[in-house]
Amino acid sequence: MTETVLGVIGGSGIYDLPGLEDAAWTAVASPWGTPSDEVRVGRLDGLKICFLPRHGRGHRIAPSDIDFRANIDAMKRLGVTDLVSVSAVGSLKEELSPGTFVLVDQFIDRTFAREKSFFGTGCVAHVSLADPVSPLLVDAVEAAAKAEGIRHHRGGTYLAMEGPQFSMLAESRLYRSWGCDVIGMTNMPEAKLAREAEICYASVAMVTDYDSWHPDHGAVDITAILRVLGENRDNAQRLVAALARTIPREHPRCPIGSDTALEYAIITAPDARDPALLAKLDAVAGRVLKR
Ligand SMILES: CSC[C@H]1O[C@H](OP(=O)(O)O)[C@H](O)[C@@H]1O
Ligand SMILES: Nc1ncnc2[nH]cnc12
Repeated sequence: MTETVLGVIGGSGIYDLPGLEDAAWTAVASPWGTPSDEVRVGRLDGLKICFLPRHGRGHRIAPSDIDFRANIDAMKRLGVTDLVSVSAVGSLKEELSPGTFVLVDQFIDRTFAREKSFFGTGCVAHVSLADPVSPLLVDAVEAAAKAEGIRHHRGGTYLAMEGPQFSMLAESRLYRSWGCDVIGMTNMPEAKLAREAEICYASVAMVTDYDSWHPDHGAVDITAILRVLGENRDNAQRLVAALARTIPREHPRCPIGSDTALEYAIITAPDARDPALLAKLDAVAGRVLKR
């Protein structure tokens, strides 16, 4: 049996998780770089929780400068089996109004200035990503949202842009024409790396604005975003607390194989693998490399 360990990555406006018992900010060293901050490790109803503020406390780190590999590696080293990302997003659909929590199930990755894989020359791996979120974890998040009476929508495509500037009108219209639902700057490559690390991933996208396409709302306004962020924080924290109370204590086998993604993914022959890269992969790929 694998004990469930819940990881939470908090985005803009979410820099702590109140209510954790026996909690301590914990430094986690990673061979991949520097995680965004120390990880707040504690318990809620007996469940181990690891909370990491994606931009660091004080919102120091811009989206393109986040060391996503170090963040996911740190979560893996702490034993995280299930990772919930909480993020601020713009809405690309009229009906997804500010305050709505979208339980994202697809992504379009338009980022271009980030390291996107733990693997590469010396240890090549190709994981499946057709379904980037883990359905049982999304079920648990949805149940928590329902229990807390939080307005939410299950399913939606998150367009990940590089930023840090918000999108131009023509881009916003383009993404709408592609059928995207929300737009943000951080869920990629986070979700891809979680899959490579065999961590189940779900994304809660909190709508703060209508991006730039909406004729009645004009350009994105950071002041309005920050106000909505403040209003969303309480809901986000209640959602995580409810999730922590109800998520199964034994990590269930993921029906789409998120937690066994590396089973057949590494294709570099054992004698052609780079020992230095293998050493860095000790946490992320330890399950398959050690046997
Ligand atoms: C504060 S608005 C723009 C900023 O907010 C989102 O961050 P996160 O996804 O970490 O909540 C968005 O992606 C931008 O980084
Ligand atoms: N409109 C928007 N575009 C990108 N990231 C966002 N985060 C919050 N609102 C956003």
